[in-house]
Amino acid sequence: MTHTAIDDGERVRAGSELAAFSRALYERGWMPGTAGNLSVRLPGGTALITASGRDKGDMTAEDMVVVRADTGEEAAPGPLRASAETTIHSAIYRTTDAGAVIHVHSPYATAVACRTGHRTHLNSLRIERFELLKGLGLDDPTRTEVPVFPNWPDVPRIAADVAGHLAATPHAPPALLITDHGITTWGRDLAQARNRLECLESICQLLLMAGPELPAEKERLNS
Ligand SMILES: CSCCC(=O)C(=O)COP(=O)(O)O
Ligand SMILES: [Zn+2]
Repeated sequence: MTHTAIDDGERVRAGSELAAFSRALYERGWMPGTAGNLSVRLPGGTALITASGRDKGDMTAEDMVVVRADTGEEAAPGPLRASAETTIHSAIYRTTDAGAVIHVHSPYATAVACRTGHRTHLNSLRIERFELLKGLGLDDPTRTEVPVFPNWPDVPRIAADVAGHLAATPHAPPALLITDHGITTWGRDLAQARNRLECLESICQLLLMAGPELPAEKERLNS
C-alpha cells in the first residue's frame, strides 16, 4: 500500500477514535477555542491528524486529514487543511516509534511551560521523585528532563528543534513543552498518550502547588 492508498475502513475507524479523544479532552478544558491537535500513525507511512482550526469539542471522523507521517505533507488534495502544527507530529513520528501524538493547551502544563521556558533557547524542566513519573514509561522512573522549546511563530522551526532534540536524546521522555503554548505527549496509541498527558498535567499542577519557584526557574533567575 502506498501512502496515498489508505484503506477507507481504517481511516474511518481511526478518525472516529481521534474524534472521541478530541471531544473528551475538550470537555476537560484542555482544548479551548480550537486549541490542540491529535494524530495517529497509520499503515503505509501515513498518519491521520485533526484538521486545522476546528472546534475540538465537536469533531467527527470526517474532520481528519491523511498526511505523510515523516513530513506532514497532505497525502491527497482535499477540502480540509491538516493541523497548523502537523510538522511537530511528524518530527515525533520520524524520531520515535510513537503510534499516537496528543497536543493540548492544558492549564497547569502550559503555566509551567510559560514559567520554565525561554523565548529563544531550549530549556528543560527537571522532575524528580513524583510517583506519577511511573506513568511515563521512563527507563528511570525516579527522574526526567522534559524539554521546553521556544514557541517560534514559524511552526516548522519548532518541529526542527523537536526533531534535533529527540534524535540526540535517546532516553528522552515521551513528552515536551512549548513555552507560552502547551504540551505534547505520545505513546503506542491514543490511550497511552492520553494517560501520559494526564500524569504530566497532574505533576505540573503539583509543582505549581508545591512552591513559588520551579527548579529551572530558580536556575534561570540566578543566571
Ligand atoms: C487557537 S489555538 C492556536 C493554534 C494552536 O496552538 C493549536 O494547537 C491548534 O492548531 P490547529 O491548526 O491544529 O487547529
Ligand atoms: Zn497548540
